[in-house]
Amino acid sequence: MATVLSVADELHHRLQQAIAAALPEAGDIDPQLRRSDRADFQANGLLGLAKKLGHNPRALAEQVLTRLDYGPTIAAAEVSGPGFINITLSDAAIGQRTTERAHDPQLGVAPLEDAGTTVIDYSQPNIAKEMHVGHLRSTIIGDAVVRILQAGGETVVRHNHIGDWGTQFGMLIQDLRERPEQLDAATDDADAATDDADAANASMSRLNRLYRDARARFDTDPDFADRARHRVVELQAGDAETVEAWHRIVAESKVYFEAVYERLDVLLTDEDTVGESFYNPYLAEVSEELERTGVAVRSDGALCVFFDDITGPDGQLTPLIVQKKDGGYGYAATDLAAIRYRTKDLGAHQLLYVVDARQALHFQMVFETARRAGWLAEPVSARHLAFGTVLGPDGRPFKTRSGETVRLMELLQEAVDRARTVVTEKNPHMPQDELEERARQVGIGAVKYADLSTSRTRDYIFDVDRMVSLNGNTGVYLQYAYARIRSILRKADQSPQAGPDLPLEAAERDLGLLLDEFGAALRDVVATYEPHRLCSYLFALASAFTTFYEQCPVLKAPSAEIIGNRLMLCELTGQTLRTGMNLLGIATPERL
Ligand SMILES: NC(=[NH2+])NCCC[C@H](N)C(=O)O
Repeated sequence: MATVLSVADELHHRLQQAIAAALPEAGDIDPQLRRSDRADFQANGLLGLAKKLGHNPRALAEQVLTRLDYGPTIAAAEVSGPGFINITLSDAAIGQRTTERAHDPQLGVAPLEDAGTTVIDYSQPNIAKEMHVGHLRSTIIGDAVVRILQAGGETVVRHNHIGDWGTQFGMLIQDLRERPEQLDAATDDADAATDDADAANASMSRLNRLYRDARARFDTDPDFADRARHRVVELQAGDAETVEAWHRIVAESKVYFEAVYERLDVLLTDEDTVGESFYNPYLAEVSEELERTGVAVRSDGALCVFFDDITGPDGQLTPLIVQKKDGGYGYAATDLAAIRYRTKDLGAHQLLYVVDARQALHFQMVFETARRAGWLAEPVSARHLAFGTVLGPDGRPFKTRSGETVRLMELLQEAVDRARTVVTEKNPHMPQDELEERARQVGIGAVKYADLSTSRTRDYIFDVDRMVSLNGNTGVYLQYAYARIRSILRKADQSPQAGPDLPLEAAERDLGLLLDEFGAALRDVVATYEPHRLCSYLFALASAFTTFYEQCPVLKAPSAEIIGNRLMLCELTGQTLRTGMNLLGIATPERL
């Protein structure tokens, strides 16, 4: 089925044609159409055009109006202010759109025009360490971007670039080799674990113990420190037993990561894990190529890339270090190898990195280096989707009182517990297992929505009470709106039936016009990778539905025809909310 043209797109087209007819010499002009409270839409684009051509703007607008083909869509158009055009739509045009969308499984959303392959790098926790709230943000934002791109027809390759390589593994492996029972001893905790939270916590305590003990030995026992340093060399050389111990540590961490992903209900699976270690075999080759082509040069023994326009936080020019003086490769070398792999071997046309804004400089240098090396060339693009910091109630980076990173599982559990209270208050008699399921959906949805509804680059305060509030711009508010719509539809004794020729009330027109904007809202997210734009749209839609529901009785409307038409509005609003929330990774329970 052909995609439903939104009414805004149709108006845009009609206005462009009228401008072209009135002023053939003007070329392609953007009429700059906006929603307006004086009419349905206002076109502002003629002001600039008149100025450019030295015309009187109002006269120009009048001239364009005489050429405007109203079709069945436009009910009235007039010049206003200094030279705007105000446009009111016919009820029939709005009704028609609702009908067409309701019959289109895509809800009128067009697939991406230039779909290709995107590799998206997100989540990226570090082995043998607790995930922190930054990894939570990356996971949630990345998950939403993946879902939205996939829905548009993009081929998306998910890469969980875990930190599974580096010198700290020397001490961890050495300690584990000397005391292998470290991870065994507590395997019983995992077997006894009844749910993913327990499994994650047990696994994390084992790793914490391993890490703490290894660190303590490293700091106090020089012989052990020597053995640990040697162990790093063995690991890099691929010594079988060393690699096996490394695998054990990685596997143990994955128990924890996967429990978090399971709890968060995100798309990431073990197959998406392509960690830093994956690129280890290519690092030497990548550096050699950079040095051979002159992109990188030796400076003080280290292999560096210099830039004349990239400065660090201190305002000084700063180089990218590909290989350290001691011959070791670091984080940057790995990212360069990853770019080469993703563009050359995987054929990506777009690379996305959902990473903390504090790494902006790193990505700027890495991308520029890859461009110079020819691994990143038009039309392939790379984008750092930077995000802000999660703050505690005191407005400082989120830490526990004792200054440690906050345990993610505990944070999520807290959200689920608060959600349980909220759901119980509304539904004191909900059966226990249903209550548990709802608490999970509401609590996790609340955390995700709070994150996604904040502009990506801004910092925000992690405030569980606000997140699960029924009022305001929250996930729970949307979930309730959806459940309310489903309940109306269940109670109806006739089916939704569009009445495209019915006169509409103000609240019906508003709702209809907002439903019409769904495709534009999604286009906007794909253009900016800012999921909060979809959140704002869904919140506006749920609010417009609330107004509609207050002002226009559905089941008690005056005629069967109006009931049918209002049910159709309910149906389409429900479908749009569900589709939109699912794109954000937020559950839509039928009852709450
Ligand atoms: N390709 C990348 N560098 N991805 C980001 C990795 C983030 C890193 N593991 C950290 O926790 O800070």
